[in-house]
Amino acid sequence: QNLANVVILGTGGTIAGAGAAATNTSAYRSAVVPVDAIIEAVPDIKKLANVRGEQVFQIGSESFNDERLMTLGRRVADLVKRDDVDGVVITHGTDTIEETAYFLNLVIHSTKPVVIVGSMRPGTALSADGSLNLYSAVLVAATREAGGKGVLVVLNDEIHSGRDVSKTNTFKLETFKSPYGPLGYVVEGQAQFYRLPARAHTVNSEFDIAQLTTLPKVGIAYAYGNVDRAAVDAIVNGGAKALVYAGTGNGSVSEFMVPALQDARSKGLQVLRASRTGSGVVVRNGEQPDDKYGWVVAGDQNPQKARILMALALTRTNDPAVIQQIFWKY
Ligand SMILES: NC(=O)CC[C@H](N)C(=O)O
Repeated sequence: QNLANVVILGTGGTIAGAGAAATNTSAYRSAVVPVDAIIEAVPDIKKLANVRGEQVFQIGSESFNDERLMTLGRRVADLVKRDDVDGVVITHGTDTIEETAYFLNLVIHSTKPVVIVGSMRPGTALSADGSLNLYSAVLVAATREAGGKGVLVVLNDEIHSGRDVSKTNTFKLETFKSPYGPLGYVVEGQAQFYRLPARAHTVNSEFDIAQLTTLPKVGIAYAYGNVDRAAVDAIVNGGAKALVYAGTGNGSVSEFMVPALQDARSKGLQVLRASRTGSGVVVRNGEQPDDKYGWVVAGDQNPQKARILMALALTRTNDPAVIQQIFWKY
């Protein structure tokens, strides 16, 4: 049998979680079950691919920082270079899958499938979703057609682009959504693709973490009624190189906040307007005169994904016009 070789990197999350009772679907301890035990629990996986597990972390994904992101990125980059690896699956907490997926989508220079998977219920729960999700993820990683489409996220029978996907619900199984829909489905042991990502990724990406030890620090400040400049000033004073402003509506900025963002820019930080709405495109020179202020807009990226792209953009340039082009490209 000519099965694909798939490496499964364990990083924690609910797919590695365990609860006290079968009825605990949302209250449980995450990141406790080793990746080899998660694989052993789904024997059918061995019919799909030659798999081996590797524990990279055992954490809740809310604790992914840039250092861990870089460690994971380097490990994936090393694996996809090997002739004896055809695909990589990463088990991951669902909370920040969208950030890790976007990051890897931008820094892994390979056409081999890289698939991130998680679950919303621990393996101990009634109707646990981790086993089928893992099965589907390995299936996709072992599917030739899944290559060259960027880093993928597989949960709940859907295959999403790592660029687009976001977690949209705190507890439901159908929490992962892409504004333009999934790329495809996993149906009855088959990966079916229906569309392709239009934005540059993986082999067409200019970002290279091989020469980097750290990522430039980027902070996010959240807008709300009665917002004041404290969060922005804290980000500036904390040594960030850029600030993502999760503005109201179409990235609007309160009249009380414009001077704070201008001060941040005058101190050399990049200032990017994003939106707290969760969908849509922030329009350049719409709510604010971005050309005049030297600010950047997020396009369709949510604040947390915009932070990832901004950090990588800063490894290439400090020119806001070039950074804006980067946001149109990726
Ligand atoms: N469903 C989940 O995976 C959430 C568990 C945990 N907060 C994490 O993101 O790792």
